[in-house]
Amino acid sequence: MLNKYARAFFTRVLTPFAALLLRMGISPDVVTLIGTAGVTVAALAFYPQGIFFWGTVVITLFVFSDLVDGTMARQAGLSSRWGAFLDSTLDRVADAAVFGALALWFAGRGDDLLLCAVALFCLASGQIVSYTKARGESIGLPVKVNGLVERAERLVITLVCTGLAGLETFGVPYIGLLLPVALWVVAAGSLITLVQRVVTVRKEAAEADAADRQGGTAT
Ligand SMILES: CCCCCCCC/C=C\CCCCCCCC(=O)OC[C@H](COP(=O)(O)O[C@@H]1[C@H](O)[C@H](OP(=O)(O)O)[C@@H](O)[C@H](O)[C@H]1O)OC(=O)CCCCCCC/C=C\CCCCCCCC
Ligand SMILES: Nc1ccn([C@@H]2O[C@H](COP(=O)(O)O)[C@@H](O)[C@H]2O)c(=O)n1
Ligand SMILES: [Mg+2]
Ligand SMILES: [Mg+2]
Repeated sequence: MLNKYARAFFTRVLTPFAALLLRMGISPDVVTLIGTAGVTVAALAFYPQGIFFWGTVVITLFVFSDLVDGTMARQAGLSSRWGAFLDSTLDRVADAAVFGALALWFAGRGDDLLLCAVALFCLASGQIVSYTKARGESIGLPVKVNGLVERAERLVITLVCTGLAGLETFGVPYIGLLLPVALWVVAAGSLITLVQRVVTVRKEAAEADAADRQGGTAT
């Protein structure tokens, strides 16, 4: 949903910045790499220590590089298969760092093994959700479904709630509860999305196989 409705808005807002980076001679690949490194280092440096507010502020600054790199590539006519591969692959790294870092917090000073498991579930299910689409497309299916919780939703829910939860350190009572809420919502949403995508791929695969058999090209 966010991908559909919010992407156009943020792309417009970030377009002048993307143009500036291009004028400075910076390539989209460099932005992809620096953005991922920034998210990864910030998540692993701040979240396992329970520094949720400032951690989220820094992660958010870097996470927007994922919109800037594509905007730069399109503006400069540099969109490439390599760029698409790099972008998607490094998305997985950034996601693993965010949810892995939250799991580390709950395994350590956060002291809650159930929430550690939920964070790990968010990490794994998010990766599998993305894999279903990539694999479906690699075997020639359209995979005409995005599902309830795509990557943008996973990130926005998690980052907004984790950032707000960090305000507990500044004396806002009960707001820390938003972090477990976000993890449970992302976990449930990812599971639903996984089912939506698997069901779609199964249907599309059956239709494609039937069409092949009719055309006598089944293997
Ligand atoms: C006082 C409290 C302060 C608390 C501080 C909190 C600050 C944090 C606030 C907001 C966080 C905003 C996070 C912004 C997240 C940006 C999202 C983003 O970059 O998404 C990337 C996404 C994916 O694009 P790609 O095409 O590159 O990726 C594909 C995708 O990964 C596929 O995965 P799948 O979906 O299948 O699982 C892969 O299959 C594919 O390989 C891969 O290529 O880009 C988008 O989707 C674009 C939409 C971005 C929408 C951004 C919305 C930002 C929303 C709100 C910001 C509001 C901030 C205000 C917060 C105030 C808090 C009180
Ligand atoms: N280093 C890069 C990064 C991205 N691309 C191209 O942009 C597409 C992704 O766009 P986003 O708005 O989601 O970042 C990607 O599929 C590539 O076509 C690129 O070429 N090089
Ligand atoms: Mg990108
Ligand atoms: Mg991306």
